[in-house]
Amino acid sequence: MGRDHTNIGQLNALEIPRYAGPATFARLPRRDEVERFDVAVVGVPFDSGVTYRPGARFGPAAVRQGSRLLKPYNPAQDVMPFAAQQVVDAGDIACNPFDIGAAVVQVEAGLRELTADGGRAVTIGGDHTIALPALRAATAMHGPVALVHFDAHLDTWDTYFGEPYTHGTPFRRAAEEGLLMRDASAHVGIRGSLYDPRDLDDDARFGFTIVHCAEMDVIGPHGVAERVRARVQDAPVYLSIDIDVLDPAFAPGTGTPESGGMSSRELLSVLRGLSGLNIVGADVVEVAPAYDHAEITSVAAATVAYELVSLLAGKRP
Ligand SMILES: N=C(N)NCCCC(=O)O
Ligand SMILES: [Zn+2]
Ligand SMILES: [Zn+2]
Repeated sequence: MGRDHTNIGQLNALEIPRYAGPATFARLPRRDEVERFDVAVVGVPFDSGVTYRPGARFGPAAVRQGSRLLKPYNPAQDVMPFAAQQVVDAGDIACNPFDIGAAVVQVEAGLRELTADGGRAVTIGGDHTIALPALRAATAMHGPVALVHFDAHLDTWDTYFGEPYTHGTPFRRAAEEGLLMRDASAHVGIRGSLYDPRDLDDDARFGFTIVHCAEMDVIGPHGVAERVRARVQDAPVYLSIDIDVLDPAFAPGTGTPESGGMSSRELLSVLRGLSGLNIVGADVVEVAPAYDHAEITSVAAATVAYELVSLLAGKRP
């Protein structure tokens, strides 16, 4: 993991204050500034698949802004995520806002190119539509994966207004396409109203298990992490985190808010409980900064991305 090299980390915040300097994720180098990388944080500014409030196309820029305070050492995971591995900001994957099918193809191609040499991507959305091309790219490299999906919503609808590619449908497409290992995937944080009880039956048929948000009250974050670990075991894992898994109090800046969600502390605690899993890719999606206040949502999303990069680094070398 790049340990033969001296990895280039963040700008020194004692020389260039954190509100100054480039707008890369965590003030890390751009992809073109280093020879090679282990982990790329990459934006996908796309929100043409949303069913309610638009605006997640501005998510990548907001999450980069919300990442300026992140420091080199993550005590919660006892890891120096930017020293243990070369992490870069790979910019944004440009995609067509007027043709969802074309955008899905562009995102998959962009992520395949980015990860072709074995680097892993942490993708910043964008709406949840983009998890489908991200899963296609990850499985092209690693084969079918165990999906661990944090969200208020199942996102396993069939179509919406006749459209198969939306932010409510990526995981039904992924299951249909054989991208997911059978009986290894889980939704975490599910809550809120549904159109029909059959939505849950369909979802179970696709091989998901559900850790409902209300279970957090009973088993707590450590219990939730245990359930996820027992489900995925040593499978290659793709982590998809819809920021609306958080309660609107902790993530107001999102397109389809649902009351009664996790606190940011609970989500971070669950994620930290997933160390040691074989994570092959991840995303953080659905940050829509127009509805945010004081960067509440973008700071939470940036911290989630930091924990993901830390999970990819493993223990301190
Ligand atoms: N936020 C995501 N990914 N999906 C929301 C779909 C549910 C709805 O429109 O009510
Ligand atoms: Zn959602
Ligand atoms: Zn979602």
